[in-house]
Amino acid sequence: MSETVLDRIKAYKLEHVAACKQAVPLSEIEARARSASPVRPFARALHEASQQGYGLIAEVKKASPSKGLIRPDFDPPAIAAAYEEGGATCLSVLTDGPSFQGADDYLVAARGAVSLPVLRKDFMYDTYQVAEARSLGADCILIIMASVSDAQAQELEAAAADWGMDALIEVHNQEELERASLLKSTLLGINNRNLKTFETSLDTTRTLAKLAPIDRLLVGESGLFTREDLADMARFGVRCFLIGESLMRQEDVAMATRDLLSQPLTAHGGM
Ligand SMILES: O=C(O)c1ccccc1NCC(=O)[C@H](O)[C@H](O)COP(=O)(O)O
Repeated sequence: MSETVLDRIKAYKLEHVAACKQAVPLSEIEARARSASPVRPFARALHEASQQGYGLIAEVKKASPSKGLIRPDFDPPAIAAAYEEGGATCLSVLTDGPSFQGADDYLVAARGAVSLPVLRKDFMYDTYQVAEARSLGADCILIIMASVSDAQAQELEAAAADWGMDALIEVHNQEELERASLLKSTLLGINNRNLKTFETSLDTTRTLAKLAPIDRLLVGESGLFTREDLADMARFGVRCFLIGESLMRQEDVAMATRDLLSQPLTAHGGM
């Protein structure tokens, strides 16, 4: 089988983590994590927001493998502040450099500019990265089921819990959903983008939302552009969203965020 983007990312990420461990030992990263700013409740914030309206994880994303450069004038703290002003519930900050032009410093700067909980959006394989995420101030990590074994997922999830962080478990198909159901985390992301082919379809959420355990808080991820998209997802029980590109392409990010979160009126004029 030919190598996918996800395979390529995994290969360089494992090398990167090995180099980081050589440069900064785990004991030092753990010391930094212990003195990091207190954890902000990520899952709880989404749960509460989704009771009133929608929960939004707004992504600070400069570029991506599928779209190339998305936002040339990239200022993470200003974007973070605009997201908060527009009503976002949480932030997601990409820290991967080679594929997303992200950086650890972006997370630190974005989180420092707001009071929102923050997801470290990266490709996690090693508990070292979880401690590192906390040392940067992250409140939640991402676990991509397409890229880890069950044992790795459990280990990463347990490490996040040990640091008081939440974990967003991401799935793209039924097999990954069944594996994710064995984990404890309540946050279940359904990624509409196939990370191996980049094909994006909201049918992924429409199909998988019905199969998810009822105790999970579902997060629709990727390929969401309009209020109608969100209303469509809400009909399938999904009221939390992870959105990057559509907001990052807007000149007025705060206004675009506010607009996206306002629910369309029904034919009867109600919500
Ligand atoms: O976005 C990509 O091209 C991508 C490629 C390979 C692995 C992951 C990728 N994206 C991560 C994400 O899932 C998205 O950044 C996130 O869900 C937001 O998606 P969007 O609103 O479509 O920017």
